[in-house]
Amino acid sequence: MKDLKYLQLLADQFPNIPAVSTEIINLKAILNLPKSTEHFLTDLHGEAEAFKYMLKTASGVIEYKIDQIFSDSLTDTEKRELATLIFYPKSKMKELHARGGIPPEWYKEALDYMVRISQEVSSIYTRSKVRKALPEEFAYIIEELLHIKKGDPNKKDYKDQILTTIIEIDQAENFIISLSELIQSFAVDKLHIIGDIFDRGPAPDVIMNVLKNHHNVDIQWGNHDILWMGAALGQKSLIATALRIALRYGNLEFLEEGYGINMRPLARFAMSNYQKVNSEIFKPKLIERELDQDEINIMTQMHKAIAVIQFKLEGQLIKKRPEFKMNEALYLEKIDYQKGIIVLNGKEYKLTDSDFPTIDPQDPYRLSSWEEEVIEQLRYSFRNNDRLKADIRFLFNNGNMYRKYNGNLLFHGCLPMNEEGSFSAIEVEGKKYSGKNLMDFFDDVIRRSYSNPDSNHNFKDWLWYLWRGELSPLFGKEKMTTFLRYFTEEDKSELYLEKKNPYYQAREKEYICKKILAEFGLNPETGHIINGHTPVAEKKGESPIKGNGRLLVIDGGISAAYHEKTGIAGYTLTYSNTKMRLISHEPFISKKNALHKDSRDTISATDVLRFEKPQKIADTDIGKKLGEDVKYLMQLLTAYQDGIIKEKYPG
Ligand SMILES: O=P(O)(O)OC[C@H]1O[C@](O)(COP(=O)(O)O)[C@@H](O)[C@@H]1O
Ligand SMILES: [Mn+2]
Repeated sequence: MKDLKYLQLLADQFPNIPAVSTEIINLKAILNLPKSTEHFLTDLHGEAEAFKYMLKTASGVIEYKIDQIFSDSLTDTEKRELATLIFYPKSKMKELHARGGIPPEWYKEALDYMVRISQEVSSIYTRSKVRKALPEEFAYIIEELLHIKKGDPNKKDYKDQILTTIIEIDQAENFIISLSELIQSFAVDKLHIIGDIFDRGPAPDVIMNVLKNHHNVDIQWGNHDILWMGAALGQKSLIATALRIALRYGNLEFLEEGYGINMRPLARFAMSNYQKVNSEIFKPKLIERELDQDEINIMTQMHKAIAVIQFKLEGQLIKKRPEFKMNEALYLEKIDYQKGIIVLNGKEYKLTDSDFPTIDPQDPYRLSSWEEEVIEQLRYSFRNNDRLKADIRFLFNNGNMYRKYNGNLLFHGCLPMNEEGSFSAIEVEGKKYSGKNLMDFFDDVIRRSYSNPDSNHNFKDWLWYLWRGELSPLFGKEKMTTFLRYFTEEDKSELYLEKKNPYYQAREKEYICKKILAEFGLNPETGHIINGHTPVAEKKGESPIKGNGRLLVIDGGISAAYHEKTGIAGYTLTYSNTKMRLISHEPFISKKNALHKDSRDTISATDVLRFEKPQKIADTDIGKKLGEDVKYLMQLLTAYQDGIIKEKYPG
């Protein structure tokens, strides 16, 4: 028997017939449990509060459960109250105290409702999985409560007494908090983040903390994540870019307080070199916070200083890596510094700001010695910083360029294509990569950049390419026109155009989506592609559902900076045992607002897919693996029965 060796290894774990039988029975039972719910979010862009809210509410899954369980017994307002108690238990109870205190009956009712919801959301998991998820301090009692059947007359007094005692010994609030957390984590089993955690918004560090503590998350890297991963590894152009974006949106707090990055060297340099700045161009876009004028002035100067450093470093890199084919972005050598113009394709354009005190026109990409010092200090800050290191390690360990999960294909941006619908190829050291191979090539380079950051191969440079290169699946545009958007005038906006990869047209067609699914070895008739990256302008009538339902774009722009463009505040997707549902969200205003709303979130939901027969674990990727395990365990059982392998009993 070819597999005998494997069976003998397996026998160490299941040494006799009772042991192997128990495992077979257990696994076969698990295969028949309902598939648990997956939750897909994307393009979080530092918007920690909105993100946390989507996570807490499981994009409507919890309110939906409340509706199901209490359909007729609670009013809509009571249902919303219960929902907010689950989302924000501490704040809600604090408020009730402030409004005159909480009577014991309130606790009893709240506990009773929450136990019922907990029973419902945990019912699809095995006892052992539920047990492992329970908070240690109350595990035994909660487990008892979860297993009392509704209306069981024999247990009524027993349950009553447990709840009463919890209240009497002053533990009701702790129980409510524990049950809320339990409901939130059971409502969704698997979280997928389709990229772009960083940039534009104020608190990516807070989002990272939440993700690091989540029970089951995977990440498909976005261009803004790669930017930060490269910066944390010390890639200088990416460091400059990360800081430029933070300054553009006026977010220094998370850098300094969250990540402990010392911005003083840049501030000192900027104040002494950039007295004359076109502040219309470089003043921070203040999205969330009020800043005082002095702060704004310093940020404006720092913003320009780091932008110039970025363009110099990028120029050096483009020259060093001709294979990136990025010459078009060599702007600094096209400037006439005397006249204050730039010459592009034979045409002259006036610069919006022509003060370049640190540029030597003869050698425009060379950093001045002070700039050199600043970027080295920043690099030191980025590389020697435990908090950032831990976050980036998490991104490398839990992220991918793409992921295949339960028949679907998840990636942030695009699969680069040519106009005629074939996959584009990138040539590296004589080898060509396209389609799935192109994704795998980049995935490999990214991992090498992390495991070997100081290698002579400079894998890190590829992270910069992934941020803004033409064939980057994370970027998906012909070029990035940042320099031109800063330095040329608005009426020349044809210069600002960032032409999207042909993929974005092609994905409207079903046969292209099917071709991509097949390229990745997925079933084109049943699989879906799930993308983020490009905000869907619902306002203009754009639909997030493409390719006759084969592809979903769920970037509706949680990012406050993009609300105006999209007209909504983001899409999320949930995929349960009965349906795949696309939810469009109203703008998240604040936690305070969410706490006081007495109506439910007005989200519109579209069912993208409904299963005639509810899906079971057997239908999922994990189920398929378990099915394989069962096959081997059955062989082991036969081997014991036939005496091919000897059973062992302890003692
Ligand atoms: O609106 P901003 O912050 O200036 O950023 C614009 C830049 O962001 C990009 O859209 C990339 O970011 P996204 O991945 O969020 O789209 C670039 O193509 C563009 O140059
Ligand atoms: Mn993106």
